[in-house]
Amino acid sequence: RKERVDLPGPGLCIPLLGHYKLFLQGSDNIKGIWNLYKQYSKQGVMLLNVFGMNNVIVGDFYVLKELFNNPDVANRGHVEFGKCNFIQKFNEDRGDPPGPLSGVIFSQGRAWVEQRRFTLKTLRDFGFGKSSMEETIHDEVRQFIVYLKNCTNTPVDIARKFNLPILNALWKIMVGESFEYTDPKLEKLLNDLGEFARRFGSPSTVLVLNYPWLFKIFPTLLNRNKDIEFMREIMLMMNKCIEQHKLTLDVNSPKDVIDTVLIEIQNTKDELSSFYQNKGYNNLVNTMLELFVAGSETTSTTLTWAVLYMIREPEIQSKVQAELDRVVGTSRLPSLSDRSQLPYTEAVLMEIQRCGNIVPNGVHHMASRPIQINGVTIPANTMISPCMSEIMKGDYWGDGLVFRPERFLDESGTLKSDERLIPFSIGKRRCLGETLAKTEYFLFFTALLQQFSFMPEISGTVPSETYVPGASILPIPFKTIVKPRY
Ligand code: HEM
Repeated sequence: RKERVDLPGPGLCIPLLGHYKLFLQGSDNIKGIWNLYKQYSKQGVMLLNVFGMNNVIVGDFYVLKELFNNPDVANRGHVEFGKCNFIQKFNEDRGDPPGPLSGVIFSQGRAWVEQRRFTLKTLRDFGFGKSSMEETIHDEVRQFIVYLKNCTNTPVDIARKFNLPILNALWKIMVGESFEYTDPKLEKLLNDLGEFARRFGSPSTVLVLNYPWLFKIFPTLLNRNKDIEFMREIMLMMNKCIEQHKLTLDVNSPKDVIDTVLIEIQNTKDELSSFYQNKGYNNLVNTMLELFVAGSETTSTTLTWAVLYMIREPEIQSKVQAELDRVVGTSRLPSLSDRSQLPYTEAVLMEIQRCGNIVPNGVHHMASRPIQINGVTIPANTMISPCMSEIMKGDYWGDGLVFRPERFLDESGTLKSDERLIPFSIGKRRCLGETLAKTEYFLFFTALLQQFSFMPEISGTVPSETYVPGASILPIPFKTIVKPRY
């Protein structure tokens, strides 16, 4: 029996469906949840029932900070394995054997701590946050500039162009190789990846995952069969990669992240460890799938919003270009060491992440025991999700819906940060790829504005901020004219 949760919220809901009718306003669950939050929240929280699951929506920055830094709010599913259909179903869909959840994003407890720590350390050893990472990304930036220079005669659908160079940088570190730009199979894979990322986390996916029996009766409902097919396709690709690495593994000289994990699996004798034998392989393949999905779609979506805002705000685009011309010039690509001299550009990058707000409902956490916060009690095993729209665009900002980079600059033009800008979330489970994402975002954005101007497809009409709702939000398709600057 579900525990009664006494928190402010819209009150009575429909059995099984919860408050879906309220938050699915015009099929946009993001605006829907934000509007409900504005109407019903108290003390920074609101209780929403999402297709039978209680979800505490947090829109107050300090409440979220306290909750997400609490080690008892680091779970993704029920404390007792097998009691949370929602998360359990992911494992099943990926074709994993029943058991605790694998990988980083959905694991919890000891497995999560081990996998997250090891993944972060290994990615760092192979270049994350080091100058070699900048070189790897610069190689991709150069290739991408050449590619875009061939697209200057016709309007370009830029959203679909960023995934590949972004993915390639990560792939070099993980797998030791990169993809060919012209591989047609890859283009399909990347398109599927985008679709998958958007469908994942949408109310329809939650519905299917929370009521698996529905999916058994209607296997093609809401395209769930396509998601499963896609996940298994990627798992197969990852498994092939791992098998090849096993054949060439030199334990004294690991070449990439996969080699390093294979060595850890070989050396692990503790049966309870998440690196032990088959558990280790299962975690490896799931972590790779997750990095593949989380690592390409998010950063390329952010860059798509960046181009959209530059088309909408030509004066701001020109000011960034002027700063780049003055500090970097045209004889070399912008580099990380230029950052401190590019305050206006940095403020624009921050404002794009604030307004783009690409993961608007974050990724849910779950309380592993009852949590007292701000005079209210959140029962154990309740989902907790941020309302990023309220935190990054709500009342605190005054004109939060306006694109105004100056909010991140003081009177003297010096950059000033704001703790409420949290596109990578906050606390114990904050984004594992933040360093890579920020580096890619800066190097791609600055190089693109150094080399090109982005203009509307039809003079006088700018692309709209309307998005396709999902776990991460991409603007509705738009095209841009890419004009080389010199
Ligand atoms: C602009 C780009 C990105 C944004 C906006 C972003 C945002 C996020 C957010 C909001 C979370 C949820 C944190 C939480 O549970 O509270 C997250 C988690 C995660 N991200 Fe990212 N991310 C980005 C890029 C990346 C990249 C490049 C990678 C991998 C290389 C990555 C890997 C992950 C992983 C593995 C997690 C799960 C962490 C955990 O559960 O411990 N992300 N990200």
